Amino acid sequence: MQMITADKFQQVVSLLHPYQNAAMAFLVTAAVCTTLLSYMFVRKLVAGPSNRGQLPPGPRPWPLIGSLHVLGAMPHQSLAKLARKYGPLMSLRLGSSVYVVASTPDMAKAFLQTLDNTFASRPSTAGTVHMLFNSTDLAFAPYGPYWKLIRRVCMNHVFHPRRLETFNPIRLEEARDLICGLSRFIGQPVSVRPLVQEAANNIISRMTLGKRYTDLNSSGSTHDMVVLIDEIMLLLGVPNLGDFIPGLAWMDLQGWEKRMKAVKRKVQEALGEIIEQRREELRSRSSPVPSNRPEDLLDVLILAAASAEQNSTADVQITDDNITAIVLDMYLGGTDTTSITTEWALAELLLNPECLKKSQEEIESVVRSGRLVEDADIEHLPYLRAVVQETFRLHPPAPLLLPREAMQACSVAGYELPAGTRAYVNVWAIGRDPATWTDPMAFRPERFVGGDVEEKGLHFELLPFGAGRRRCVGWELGLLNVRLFLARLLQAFNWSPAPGHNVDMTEQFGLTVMMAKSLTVNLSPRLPSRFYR
Ligand code: HEM
Repeated sequence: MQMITADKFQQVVSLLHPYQNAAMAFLVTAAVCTTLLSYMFVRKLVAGPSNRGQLPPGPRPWPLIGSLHVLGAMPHQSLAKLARKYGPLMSLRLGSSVYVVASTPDMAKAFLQTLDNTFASRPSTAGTVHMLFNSTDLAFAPYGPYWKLIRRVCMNHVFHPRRLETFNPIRLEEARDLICGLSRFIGQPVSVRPLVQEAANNIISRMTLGKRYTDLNSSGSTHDMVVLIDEIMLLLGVPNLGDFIPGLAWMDLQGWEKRMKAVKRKVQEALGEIIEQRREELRSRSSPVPSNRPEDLLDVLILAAASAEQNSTADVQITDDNITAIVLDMYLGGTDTTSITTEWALAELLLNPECLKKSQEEIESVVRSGRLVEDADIEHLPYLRAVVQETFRLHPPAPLLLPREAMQACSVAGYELPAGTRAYVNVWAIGRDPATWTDPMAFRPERFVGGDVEEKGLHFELLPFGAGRRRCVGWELGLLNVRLFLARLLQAFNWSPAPGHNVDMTEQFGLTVMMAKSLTVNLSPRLPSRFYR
């Protein structure tokens, strides 16, 4: 289509002047101007932002929705496919926001290491505003003094390896209960996910609120916390149109925002009661350390809030709503990620019986019968650690990490990115890239044995926990739990797919990517009966 230049526009307008009737000339001029402006507006929408020449290549956006339609039901897979066409760094407009997607280790490094400072913030959505109290949790808080304070408090008082040790008895107990729970299904088909999920939920819940997940309602609250957390997980994963096209947000066409506001009110009441009870308990306690359980995240946050309140020079305060948001984060970030990874690992081992046999033989050779695997054994189980790494490579629970947002304009690989650009790192695509991995679609834990690639965020070809300053705060805990669950499950049972239940590796996209069909297996015992009581 030919561009209409300002000169041509002047010519058209001057042609109108011979009209003697000024009113007529005015009307015609107005009509032409309107048509031209509409044309320019539509053209701009079709062509994308004006600095498009400087953005990385990417699909041509449609008016209004941009490239939302290309994402489909599996955005990480669609983006991996697009990267094959547009390259390791591509840009696309989703609604009215510009996104860039990094799909190779080098590009991941550019965003998570070289530009870590610039891309240290997160975009907010209706979900984070409504349900995480104006994004005042840890995961979605914008970069700044509030995020720094909360991250430091959580790191030093909960996730530091020395603090994590205080929760070891809880973790070992829940991992033992998992084995006992599954043993009740020996001889009949059992779906693994609910039991692994329960164990992961219980650990996080005891570390956060000092109570098992299933006992959360025992405080007599009118709201069922388990139902509320499930609802929040669902609503944080839905594609809400208003997030992509803010002009339409007020209409709440899908009705999601109404549900978000409703769940926020309930969670505020339910957790508000729990926080108040705990504050009372802390006031009446003679020692700051509880006698019957380790100090949990709620203790830590209430004490941090009190100390900020007492400090008249503190520039950040922590309210009960903030505590609620941070507590929710632990359930959202720490539970499904662990159970999903454990389930994918078991599924891969069932499809690769020689790897299953090798893992079990390794455990047997290190942990003689007479006790269950402990954390300290893991360092002597290189093959088991490699199985977990290989699972993360093929099935990262958060395949696009969490989105980052540029706090100022910057340039990457010769392209100019404006402030506010959002970045995804497609770790799912990186894990399956034939340029990085030999035979990438094969499940081969051996590729990691004796190698130096780790999943901690220092090697950009394997980034299940992200990297840089927004790296997962619970990565060590997540890793400890997945390894312990998997090691004990392999030690305790012989595994086979239940008749009529194929191992189906189809993915289901949401806040995390899990198996679309839960793994259903037959189990037989490998240990003396006392381990199942
Ligand atoms: C297998 C286990 C886990 C996986 C795969 C995982 C994965 C991730 C990923 C990919 C991110 C985003 C990192 C980035 O943007 O670079 C993240 C952030 C986060 N995760 Fe995890 N996670 C796991 C376990 C946990 C646990 C156990 C907790 C807490 C109990 C947790 C809490 C968080 C929080 C709070 C953030 C936000 C950090 C921030 O923005 O400062 N995660 N996680």
